[in-house]
Amino acid sequence: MSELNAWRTQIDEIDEQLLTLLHQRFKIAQEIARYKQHHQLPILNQGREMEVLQHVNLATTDASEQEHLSSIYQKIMAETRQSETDKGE
Ligand SMILES: C=C(O[C@@H]1C=C(C(=O)O)C=C[C@H]1O)C(=O)O
Repeated sequence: MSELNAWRTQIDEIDEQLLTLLHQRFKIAQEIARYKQHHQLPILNQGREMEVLQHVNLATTDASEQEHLSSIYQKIMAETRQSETDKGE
């Protein structure tokens, strides 16, 4: 049980870092949203999203992990786009 608690403590610490980084990511996306609005550019940039996903794939050679990470990133980017739309309204 103490082993389990130790792993969960590690996960909590990692989540703390992930949340800080995701918060920063959203903040930067808001800057990008303002830029796009000013320059009348669309929120969605499929080419850029492909680039991000290709980079994500380089994080591991494990195919199943690549699939999970890719799903997570697709969701992050969908939420980022939504937040860009919300801020522009
Ligand atoms: C943040 C941007 O806006 C959208 C969101 C992206 C992301 O979350 O990485 C990437 C491309 C765009 O579809 C961007 O254009 O860079």
